[in-house]
Amino acid sequence: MLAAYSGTAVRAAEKSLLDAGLGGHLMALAAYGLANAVLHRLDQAYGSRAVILVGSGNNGGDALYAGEVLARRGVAVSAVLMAERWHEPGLAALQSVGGRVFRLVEDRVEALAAAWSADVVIDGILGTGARGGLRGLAAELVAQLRGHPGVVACDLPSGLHPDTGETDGPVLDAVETVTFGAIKAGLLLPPGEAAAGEISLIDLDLDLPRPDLQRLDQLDLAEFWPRPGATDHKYSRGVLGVVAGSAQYPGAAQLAVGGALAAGVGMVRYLGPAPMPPEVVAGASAIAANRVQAWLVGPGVADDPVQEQRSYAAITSGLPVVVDAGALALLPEAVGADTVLTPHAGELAALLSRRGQRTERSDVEREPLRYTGLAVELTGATVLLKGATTVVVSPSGAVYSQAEATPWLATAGSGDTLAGMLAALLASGVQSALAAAMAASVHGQAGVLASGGGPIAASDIAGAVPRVLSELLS
Ligand SMILES: NC(=O)C1=CN([C@@H]2O[C@H](COP(=O)(O)OP(=O)(O)OC[C@H]3O[C@@H](n4cnc5c(N)ncnc54)[C@H](O)[C@@H]3O)[C@@H](O)[C@H]2O)[C@@H](O)CC1
Ligand SMILES: Nc1ncnc2c1ncn2[C@@H]1O[C@H](COP(=O)(O)OP(=O)(O)O)[C@@H](O)[C@H]1O
Ligand SMILES: [K+]
Repeated sequence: MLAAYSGTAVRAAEKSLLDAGLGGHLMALAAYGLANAVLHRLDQAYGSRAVILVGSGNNGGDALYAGEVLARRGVAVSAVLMAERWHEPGLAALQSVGGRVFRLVEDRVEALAAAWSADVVIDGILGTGARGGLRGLAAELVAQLRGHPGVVACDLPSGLHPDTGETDGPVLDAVETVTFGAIKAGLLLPPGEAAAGEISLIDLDLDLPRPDLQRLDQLDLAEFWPRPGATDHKYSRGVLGVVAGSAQYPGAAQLAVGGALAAGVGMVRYLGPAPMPPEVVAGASAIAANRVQAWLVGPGVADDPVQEQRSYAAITSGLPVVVDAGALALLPEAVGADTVLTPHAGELAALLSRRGQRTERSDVEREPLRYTGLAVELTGATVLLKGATTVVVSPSGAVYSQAEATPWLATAGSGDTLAGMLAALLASGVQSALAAAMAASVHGQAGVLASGGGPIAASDIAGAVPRVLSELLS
């Protein structure tokens, strides 16, 4: 499990060490870690060139001391002082080993040329002490360096919000971010995550609280994915009820049920008009008459009054329920954490707007964590926001982000399959936020496996799920 923290949490954890006079020690650890990461990227130190973009705070200090280490190893190092102030001992250390210095206000053209001809650019402008994004000349230089292939970010890409991943102004895309003490949550959240590149953590032995965000890995999935024991039978594994599809959209139901079956569930009971595979028990009885452990409602139900009525009855049944697609518009005023909403950015914006918070899709894309949290607050549900990185927020405050997906998953019906997989986990008794993160991860991995780098149809995703799971669980 990757655990990530807000900038505030990391700074609070550092405080006792700083108070004990260990600030210099921490900075030295950070600088060595950063310098080592840069050295790993260079074919050889001697003859290579590094340019450091230096901001006014300790982030610039870390980067300057890393520059000193690199210069001692034979790298030709230049510092670009981006602000009116800088970390003076750090700069003195770099200069003592022959580092060159540019000042952005005076030497813009030279600084830009030096950065473009450098093998590595270290982004040490802003770290956890940033207020807002890059402005003025610093913003201009960074915009002109866009596309540089060798950017290594010091602690986090400058201008990326450490807690939320929001960006306000230009951010330099890094191949690697060397982060100190703990992974900052913003490095694992959209839209900023895309700028972070590979993440390396330098341990500062901080005493950290509960993480602000988690990302499941293969070991977590292997631990938490339900698998039947010798004494299990179909009812003990969990029965899922599905209200999906309509005469107009039968395919949505088939994809959702396909996702549920592929994820592993004891039985699926289906209510609706779509043709079903032989293993599914189809019926038309009242919601309450169906003995199930969880419901999935919504894929393909829009504009079918019977399916909408059933969806509403399932949502208000008191059982765990996944509310997807067309059923999102049927949500009652307040629900509980066992209700999992699975909107994409457009559907989330519409849901918030219905609740009196006028929101556009672009707002959600700019600040996905914030708006997902707002939806949790306004509904009481657990919310999974779909996208290249999937974000899950639960009313308990737990936040997950999963980024296994491939853009080839952006295909019609892909979300129906995800909803089915997630609902299968709920029917098996997995806690809702964990189930949402697990489903997003395995859905993403199945998409990658099915795609193999090329296009996929949504039905290919469910086909690949058992292979992903057998690899995980064996
Ligand atoms: N506190 C410590 O001892 C440690 C700190 N570490 C480093 O210190 C960093 C935090 O250092 P600081 O607290 O000095 O903060 P930063 O270096 O992140 O930046 C704060 C400085 O930038 C200026 N600033 C803020 N927002 C700006 C904006 N939008 N545009 C231009 N200038 C802006 C501020 O006036 C201040 O001078 C971490 O990211 C990390 O790199 C690490 O060395 C580990 C230990
Ligand atoms: N650019 C992308 N990169 C990776 N995954 C994506 C991307 N766009 C969408 N996805 C994933 O594909 C699925 C699409 O779901 P959704 O938008 O609901 O499609 P549909 O409604 O057609 O089923 C989600 O799981 C989402 O996370
Ligand atoms: K930085």
